[in-house]
Amino acid sequence: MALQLVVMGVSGSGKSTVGSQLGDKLGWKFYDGDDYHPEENRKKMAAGIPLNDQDRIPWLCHLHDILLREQASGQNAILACSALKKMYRCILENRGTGGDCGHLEEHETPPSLNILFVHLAGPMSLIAKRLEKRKGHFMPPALLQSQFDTLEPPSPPEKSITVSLEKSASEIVSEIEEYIKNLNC
Ligand SMILES: Nc1ncnc2c1ncn2[C@@H]1O[C@H](COP(=O)(O)OP(=O)(O)OP(=O)(O)O)[C@@H](O)[C@H]1O
Ligand SMILES: O=C(O)[C@H](O)[C@@H](O)[C@H](O)[C@H](O)CO
Repeated sequence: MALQLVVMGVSGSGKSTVGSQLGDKLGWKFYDGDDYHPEENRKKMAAGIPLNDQDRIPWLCHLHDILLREQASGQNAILACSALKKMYRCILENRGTGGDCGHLEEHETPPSLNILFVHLAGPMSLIAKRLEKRKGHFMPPALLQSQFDTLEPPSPPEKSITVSLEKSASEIVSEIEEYIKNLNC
């Protein structure tokens, strides 16, 4: 069965860097969740206002649809997405479950995806340093605290692994690659 890999974590944890490198290495399609935020969400973040559930739910539903399309056509894919709360990961996995996407009838069973969440985790101080250096991104470093406040790290029965963001991006990519290889054994 195709695998949908969601690289998750707070802003600046390295999701885009790791996700795109992994995509290049594995030859899997890479989607950056940031590219799918509506303009209002971008403006809000750029103004230093954290997103709330209402802002994120339609965005997560859209990302679910992208992964479902990949899954349905038997393609492995990678998505970089903050996916900070358990409820958000539920939406990514089963559109409508745990959040109100408004598209499923009550009697319908939501289609589920074969998702593995890869949580890039590490100290706020290191991420803050990386964000201070990052140029040309709409997300202000000042929002990092709210990202940590919102974060609910994944835990069983969620299918997830946690990788330290203190390693280099190429080490992280290799570690994920190794994990996936063993899944297929
Ligand atoms: N493992 C790493 N080691 C050193 N620097 C890194 C590492 N991963 C990412 N970076 C750098 O840290 C910054 C943040 O990384 P990146 O933009 O990939 O994070 P992100 O989680 O996608 O952030 P956002 O959610 O805000 O888009 C970038 O400048 C990137 O070059
Ligand atoms: O859920 C969120 O608050 C958002 O997804 C943010 O994490 C940003 O998209 C991203 O990280 C911007 O840099």
